[in-house]
Amino acid sequence: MAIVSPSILSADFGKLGADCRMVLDAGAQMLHYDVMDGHFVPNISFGVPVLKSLHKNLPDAFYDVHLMISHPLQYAEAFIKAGATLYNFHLECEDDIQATIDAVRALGCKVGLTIKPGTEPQALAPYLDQLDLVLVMSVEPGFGGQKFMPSALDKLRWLKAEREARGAHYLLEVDGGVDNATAPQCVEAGADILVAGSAVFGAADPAAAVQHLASL
Ligand SMILES: O=C(CO)[C@H](O)[C@H](O)COP(=O)(O)O
Ligand SMILES: [Fe+2]
Repeated sequence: MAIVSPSILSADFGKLGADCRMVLDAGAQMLHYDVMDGHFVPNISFGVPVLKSLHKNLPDAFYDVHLMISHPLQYAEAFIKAGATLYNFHLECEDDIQATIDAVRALGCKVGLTIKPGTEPQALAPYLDQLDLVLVMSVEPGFGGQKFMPSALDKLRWLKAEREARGAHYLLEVDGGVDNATAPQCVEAGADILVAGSAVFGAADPAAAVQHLASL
């Protein structure tokens, strides 16, 4: 069984609370919250106030916050106070990675690191023992609805083998172009968590889409 983290970037922002409740009721164990700053990626999404508002209405949800921003250290406290359950930032950001991990931990939050398609998973080695989650991007970050890049699969395999070799505990998440065709390959390669935006919110029956992905 896979954990499903629907990317609410593809939800209807006019009824965001209702869309979140629907996928949670369907069995999604997390909400994937994509933060984009228009600098780290060429797009702007939503930030702290929207998370705060969602958390107020759905306080028990797990907020899987994916920070596609250049300066995650600067915003850690604000997002964590707003309700982030997991602070998931990029290895390619401009801040000191260890200092950011330490700050997130000191704020009592789970911590994850994400790699873009051009980054090898071996670059995560200094941090793997400290992480709750590693996210492998299977598209260039910035936009939903892109095509899955199969190069993510070997990264998942390596990270799974490395977790076993180290006795580490991080969960493996994959994000970008995950749908009914690509999700089984991701699970086979070692993904514990499937992020899916358009495959869930673009489906005729989003609840059924969550249930199908969760059954893999
Ligand atoms: O981080 C992201 C984009 O940068 C999104 O989480 C991701 O693209 C999800 O959308 P889809 O499932 O439609 O590909
Ligand atoms: Fe994401």
